[in-house]
Amino acid sequence: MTAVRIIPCLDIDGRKGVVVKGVNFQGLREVGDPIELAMKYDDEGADELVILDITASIEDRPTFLKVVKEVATSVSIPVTIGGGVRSLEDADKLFKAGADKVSINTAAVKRPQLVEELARQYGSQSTVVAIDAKRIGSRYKVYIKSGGTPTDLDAVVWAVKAADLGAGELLVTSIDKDGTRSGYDIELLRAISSSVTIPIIASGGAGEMRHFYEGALAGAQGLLAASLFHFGIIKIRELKEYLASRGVEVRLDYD
Ligand SMILES: O=C(O)c1ccccc1NC[C@H](O)[C@H](O)[C@H](O)COP(=O)(O)O
Repeated sequence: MTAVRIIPCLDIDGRKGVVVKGVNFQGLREVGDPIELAMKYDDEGADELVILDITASIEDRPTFLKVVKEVATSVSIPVTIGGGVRSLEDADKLFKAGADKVSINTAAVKRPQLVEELARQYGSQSTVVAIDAKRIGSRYKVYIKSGGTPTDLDAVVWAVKAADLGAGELLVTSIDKDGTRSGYDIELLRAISSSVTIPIIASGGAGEMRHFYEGALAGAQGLLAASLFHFGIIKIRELKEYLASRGVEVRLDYD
């Protein structure tokens, strides 16, 4: 079994080039400098980083690209970049800035062909489809535009389609759980991990070590968190030792 990956997420306000954090995608407040946090997490044993420009707008692009370049040259671990990627040209700028993988969300829902184009141009291993979902009754609905716009898409149906189109992995975020530290949405993760064969990254809600264990048991190969790490609630090495003690394979060979 491949080792699960512990993935801190830096949500960036593209206008100011700072890391922000909210709850349920609302009430964003500044929590730190992207380079400092990225280097700290790399030193502490993070396996990858996700950097999302959650205010993505055309005029903020240069600031965000500068952050990407600085982070990518400051850490030794893979970096997935997302937020406002609308075209192959946008993706190309991020790869040139140092992204190892590019994540697409709204643009993929609007034009699913973009997933296939990205996978063909850069390889599935560099193509991540981010899915932001809200629970509606017993189902999960896909939201786009930074969680602000509901779609008619069922999250599991969309996950299967994205995988069929060539996505190399899925970044599955529960909007309901984001920032709450009450745990991942395990039912959402199980529904998607049992429907696709590509790796999924659990996102939204991690609040204590047990939640990461539950996410791994639910079939997530990537375990992402933002609040938990930004607010210093747990250290990555302690988390990895906890998971290893419960039989979850993690990368511990770093110092
Ligand atoms: O993904 C977005 O578009 C977006 C927009 C506005 C605010 C937050 C957003 N995403 C939430 C991030 O993916 C967030 O890092 C994850 O949900 C993990 O958050 P935690 O629950 O704090 O670990």
